[in-house]
Amino acid sequence: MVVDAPAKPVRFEFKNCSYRVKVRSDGRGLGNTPACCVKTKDRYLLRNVSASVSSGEVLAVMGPSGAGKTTLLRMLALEKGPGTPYGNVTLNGHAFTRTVYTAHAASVEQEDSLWAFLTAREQLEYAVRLSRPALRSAERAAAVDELLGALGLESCQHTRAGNALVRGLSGGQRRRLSLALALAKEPLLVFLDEPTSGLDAAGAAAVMALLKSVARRVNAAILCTIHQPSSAVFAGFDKTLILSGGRAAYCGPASELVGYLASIGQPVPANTNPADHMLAIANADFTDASLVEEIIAQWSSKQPPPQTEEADCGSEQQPAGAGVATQFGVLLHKHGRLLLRDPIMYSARCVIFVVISLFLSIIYIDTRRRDSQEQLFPRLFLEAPTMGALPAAGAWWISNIAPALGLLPLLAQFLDLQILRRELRDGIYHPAVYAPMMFVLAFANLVPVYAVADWPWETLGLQCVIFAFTLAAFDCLAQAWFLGLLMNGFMMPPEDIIWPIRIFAYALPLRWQIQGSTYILWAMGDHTYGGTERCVFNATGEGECSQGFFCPDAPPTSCYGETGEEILDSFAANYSCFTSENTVALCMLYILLFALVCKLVYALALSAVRGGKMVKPPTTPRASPTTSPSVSRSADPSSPAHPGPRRVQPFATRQS
Ligand SMILES: Nc1ncnc2c1ncn2[C@@H]1O[C@H](COP(=O)(O)OP(=O)(O)OP(=O)(O)O)[C@@H](O)[C@H]1O
Repeated sequence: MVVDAPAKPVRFEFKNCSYRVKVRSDGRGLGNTPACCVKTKDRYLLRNVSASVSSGEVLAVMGPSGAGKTTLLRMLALEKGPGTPYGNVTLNGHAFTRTVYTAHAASVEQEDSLWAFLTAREQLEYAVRLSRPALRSAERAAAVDELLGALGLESCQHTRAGNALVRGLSGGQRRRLSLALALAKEPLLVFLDEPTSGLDAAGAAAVMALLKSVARRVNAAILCTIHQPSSAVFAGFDKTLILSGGRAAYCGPASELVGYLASIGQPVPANTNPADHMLAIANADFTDASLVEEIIAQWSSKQPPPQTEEADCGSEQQPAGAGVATQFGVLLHKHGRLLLRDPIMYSARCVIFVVISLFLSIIYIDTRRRDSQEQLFPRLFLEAPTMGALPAAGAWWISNIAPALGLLPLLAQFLDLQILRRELRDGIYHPAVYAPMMFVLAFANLVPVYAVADWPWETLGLQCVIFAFTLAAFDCLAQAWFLGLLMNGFMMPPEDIIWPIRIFAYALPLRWQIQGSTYILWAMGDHTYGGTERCVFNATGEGECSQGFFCPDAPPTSCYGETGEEILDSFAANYSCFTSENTVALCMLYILLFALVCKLVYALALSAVRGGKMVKPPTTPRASPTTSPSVSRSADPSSPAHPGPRRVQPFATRQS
């Protein structure tokens, strides 16, 4: 068996949960306006909602539109949100924190976030490798087979997931694969947001039946929201929590709802789905508001006062995730596959780079000649940015086109953000740097130029490094490309740019890439260039020419020098981005620093995405959601009668 029952059954419990947001004093939402800028008041989207779910059970949260189902699910799954959550949320009696979530819970969101170019089996293999690194290869394959079997995905295991552009798995198969991915880490608790959305009645019934059987089979507790279940689906729920206007209208076994409704004088009419009837009478938008209040009050009055008992704590064991080396290896393997299959990420860029570099090098093929001064400036054009020959066409050559195409991976990263978010939140890996791919791209960008335009091959390695650093930097901040271009020292010296805008001239990497790269090309190649003669000095040491050389066949404005250093000095006289001093190491350091800062910001942003606020215990004096007289026996979240969250302790894990 791949997924044995947990060492001890789990019980996920939430008591007196409330969720408070700030709205404008006239009741309208804040939108993007900061709360400090307008007069606000508190609004409770949830008030004193309590329920529990244990191993092997499915708790379905139902309610009319706007009842607070999503708010509750997101709050319990510790998702980031606009408001402040209150209440006691525990797993086996311990406060449900982000650490506990990462170790023992997983979520399946309404939108499937899958790698479009990987097959169902491949995605599961990576997920199992990352979340259960102790498994040997055969055990891993068995675990994947087990998940594919449990979710009915065997027949499509070799089909890629697909997306809006690329055909792949069907909607139902994608939903099941999302659930299988959540189960790959053997969670004790799974949150599902509207698992049946977008499915027809038969599909919805099949998914719910599957959830029930999966919950029993892997002994996990499942908490899901559901909109409008059919009678068959409803009858299959272990427990239902019905919300109305953010408050509980019923919580208990689905099978007992009919009896309960009869007991409060709201019997289910003949041939009517009990769920439909309940949702209809609990919907304040379409039913008499006083009836809805009455139903909520009836339920509230039947609830026992809150319990404060401690539950079983389990052992101190924590499931071990994959180490950094394994994470890096698995990600590299996955991205190697994506390199071949996903055109946006790498392969399309590689091809574009090769084609553009070839095209430009062929146009500039005459710059191979080193016997006259006239090809020196075009040679510089090929490498460095210029407003020269084709300004109208926006002619940016080797140094500039590659970073500009950083927009492509930025788009890809944006499209994949949802997947990264899921994987990070479920704790299967940490944000990683995809640095090696930058070297592949730099290579694709440079080799055609070296081959066609006869650049000195001995400098290829160093050029690849500086290009890879620059690509990494611009992948993080592609939108800064134009700013970098403007401020790279070619158009105007940084000293002429006013503060504080000048900071960009020093911070953005393009300037340092051009400075380093031109030095590598011109001064490290050990080549000399024709068309000059050395100056003759008289006895007093006064030269006939200030630069030490002159060009008999060219005007002084087209006379650059014999050695790389002389040529760079000539360029530097007009363009401050060039220098004949060897600053390559410093340039690389600046670019790397820029890339690292960007990656750090990106990692922090992703980390922020990983988790929202932990649910606060109901001890804050401001939290007083019992504003409705109808919820007379509901506990006030500010009441000291309710315990705060207990110290986080790990849980017993399953044996694999
Ligand atoms: N930031 C916010 N500020 C004010 N009100 C909000 C905010 N976010 C959500 N709401 C309101 O909270 C209520 C609950 O929203 P929620 O999305 O949880 O409902 P739901 O039951 O999931 O609805 P549906 O089934 O239509 O998805 C809604 O009335 C919604 O308009």
